[in-house]
Amino acid sequence: MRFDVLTLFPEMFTGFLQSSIIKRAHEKGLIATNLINFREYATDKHRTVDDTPYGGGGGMVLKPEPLFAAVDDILAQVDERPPVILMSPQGVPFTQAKAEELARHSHLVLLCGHYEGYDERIRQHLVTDEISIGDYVLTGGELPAMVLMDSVSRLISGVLGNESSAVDDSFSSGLLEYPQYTRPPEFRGMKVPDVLLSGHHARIEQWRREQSLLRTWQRRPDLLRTAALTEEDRAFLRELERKYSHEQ
Ligand SMILES: C[S@@+](CC[C@H](N)C(=O)[O-])C[C@H]1O[C@@H](n2cnc3c(N)ncnc32)[C@H](O)[C@@H]1O
Repeated sequence: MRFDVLTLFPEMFTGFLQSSIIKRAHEKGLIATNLINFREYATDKHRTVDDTPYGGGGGMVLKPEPLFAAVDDILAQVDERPPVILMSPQGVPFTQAKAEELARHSHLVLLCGHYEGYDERIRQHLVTDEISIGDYVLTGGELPAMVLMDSVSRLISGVLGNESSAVDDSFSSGLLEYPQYTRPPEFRGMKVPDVLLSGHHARIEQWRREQSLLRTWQRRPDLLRTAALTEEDRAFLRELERKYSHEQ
């Protein structure tokens, strides 16, 4: 996967790119990241990238010329046009499904805004996607870009040491993940559920599935509307509903 990140603050990515799994993925050649400061594409003496909004109002707006020029430069290097993604609180909400869709590409271009926003022509004529990481407003698109890069990268084959860990993650199956435990079996009187120490794989699988369903039902019942559920899952959920309504 190649990420081209257009940002005015490339230094914000240092810790992210030089730590842990993302660092190793770069070392293994599974990911390549180009940080492009689009200020370098501004042509005036002061390398201006923003200006006051037409019509008045507070804040500065990113000008179209440097961003169009930077993206043109990237597109001139490649045969296949990659998605050009604008990080924006007005975009479609980022989800695991979107991360999976983006991970199928080999090249993504990410545009990080700053200040008040973008000239609308960037939104209308330069980008293919507009993505929000949540219903809140940040000072810039750098953290959202890192969120996207991190979640997409861990879906690329070989990035995680243990492939199955991404498969079991929350949202991958449409449900939240089951509770996890590790040694010791008892800590300050708090015990690990017996089933996990039983070595009985089928019972462990069933316990995990039920815990996943229970946790999703308790915390994110909205996910149950679209999750792929078996007849057994549905019976388990009906039983939860019955018990719950009994307690009311
Ligand atoms: C202060 S925000 C601009 C918000 C803009 N005035 C608006 O109301 O839509 C500056 C930049 O941060 C990024 N940003 C802020 N919140 C974001 C979010 N929730 N998801 C993705 N990007 C975000 C975008 O790149 C945005 O252009």
